[in-house]
Amino acid sequence: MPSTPEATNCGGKGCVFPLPFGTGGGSSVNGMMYVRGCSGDFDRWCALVDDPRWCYTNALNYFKRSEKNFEIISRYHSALGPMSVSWPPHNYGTAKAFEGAFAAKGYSRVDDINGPGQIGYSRIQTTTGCGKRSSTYRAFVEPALKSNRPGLTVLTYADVQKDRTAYAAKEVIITAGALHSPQILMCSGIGPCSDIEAANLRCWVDRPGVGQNLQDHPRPTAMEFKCPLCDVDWNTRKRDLNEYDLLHLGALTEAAILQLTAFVNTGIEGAGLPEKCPDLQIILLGATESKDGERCMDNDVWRHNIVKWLPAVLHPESRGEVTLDPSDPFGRPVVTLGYFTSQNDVKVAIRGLEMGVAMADELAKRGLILDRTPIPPCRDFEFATREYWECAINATSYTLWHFSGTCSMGKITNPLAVVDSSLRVIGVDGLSVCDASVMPFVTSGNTNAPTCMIAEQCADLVRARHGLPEYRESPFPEPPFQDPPFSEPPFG
Ligand SMILES: Cc1cc2nc3c(=O)[nH]c(=O)nc-3n(C[C@H](O)[C@H](O)[C@H](O)COP(=O)(O)OP(=O)(O)OC[C@H]3O[C@@H](n4cnc5c(N)ncnc54)[C@H](O)[C@@H]3O)c2cc1C
Repeated sequence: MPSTPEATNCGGKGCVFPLPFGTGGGSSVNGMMYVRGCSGDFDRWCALVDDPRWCYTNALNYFKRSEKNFEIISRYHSALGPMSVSWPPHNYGTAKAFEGAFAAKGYSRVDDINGPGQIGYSRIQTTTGCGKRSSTYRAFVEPALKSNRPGLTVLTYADVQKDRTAYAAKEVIITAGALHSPQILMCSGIGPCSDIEAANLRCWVDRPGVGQNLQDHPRPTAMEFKCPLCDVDWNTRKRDLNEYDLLHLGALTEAAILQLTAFVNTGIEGAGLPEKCPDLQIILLGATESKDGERCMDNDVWRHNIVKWLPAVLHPESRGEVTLDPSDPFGRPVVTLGYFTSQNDVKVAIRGLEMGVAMADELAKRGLILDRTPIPPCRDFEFATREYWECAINATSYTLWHFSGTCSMGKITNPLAVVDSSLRVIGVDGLSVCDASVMPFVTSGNTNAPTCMIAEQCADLVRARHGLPEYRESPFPEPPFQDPPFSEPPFG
């Protein structure tokens, strides 16, 4: 999928990124990091729509409802849901080095980022069970198919726009993700009439917010640490393969994203931050360079000797949009990412890059050396100067695939809202949207778990609307919630 060229990102050329088409969508290919976000994210949603169902205390029940987690026993977690969540059974040595460096620099360690507090560095659980991915398809759909749930049919290779006409007795729910749900709405005549009519389609309901408010967690890919002594020989790799094949254990149970992350509150003003939440996430992505200098893909799942330091802007002020291609409305939607059109977002990203430089001495003691060679498009600038960072952000910023916000939930009086707090498309009977596109503000972290929480809520809303019994009671009654402690690690 290409995005439109913009002066502020992807070197002005427009970004090109793969999209997850298939059963399970993004959860079938993603980095599996299980991050719910910060309590303030959901309290902000609930204040916006004035509906307590979206407040954190209620959202927590729905997070727990989908979760099967035998490894953290606390009131924040549940072992009774369908989606496996666990600690990876293997720890990369490189992750241990970063853990030591964060500790040495005085960052606070968080034992459970999905518990009372999120800010600090943390090992991270993944949507895996027994060393295998637990995608939404595997966790939710496959068991229902296997048990022949009445009324359930899954059609694969079926494009909603083109292939078939479906009729529903009660309602239709669109779940095509934040880039395609708005396209489906617009092709159905719901959205900004000017765009729909420009594509020679009939506009039935003028909702100017459809496709607007696109958010993501943009991150520059401009900094990496190398581990000259790390072992990447073929014998180790063969052993890893055998271990995974036979036992689902070992290095291949880890995603290329190191299962260590850090959440930071930079204190940069005006960054649109919900209360007590981080505005920066450091993601560590492993890569491998073999002895003859040949570099494997970033997503190489082997042991690493390179770790990329990716500072993701968690609450960007910048917004993008999704519109129709007037000459081919049923083809690819036109995506304008809008990354880094706000200077505050640039400041947060620079803070994240500076944080990496400040860690370099501690990481060097642990065998990881910061590569200070300027990236080719920014050779004219001295490494680690502000001009260099600005150039690097422009040249290398890329998606974290956390697209959200384009069918935003809001009050029905808000002309830019697309769905109400019951996820019904405003102004249309019998139509809802249920995916990451309904998030009015993207959450403070990876977006798979909050999307599952939205889906759990949606299931209850649909049942309630049609007088159906609750499918399953939440296993634990929710105890009164206390605000998490706000601990900000020292910067630098
Ligand atoms: C490479 C990658 C890494 C990621 N890493 C993480 C991570 O580590 N942790 C995390 O929490 N999140 C991660 N995410 C994000 C997370 O997976 C998404 O936020 C989540 O999957 C969003 O769910 P969704 O239902 O909104 O959309 P999607 O998962 O994109 O699902 C949309 C579905 O709709 C289908 N579809 C689209 N258009 C049509 C059409 N016209 N007709 C029929 N079907 C259609 C698609 O095939 C897809 O199955 C990652 C995503 C990617 C792609």
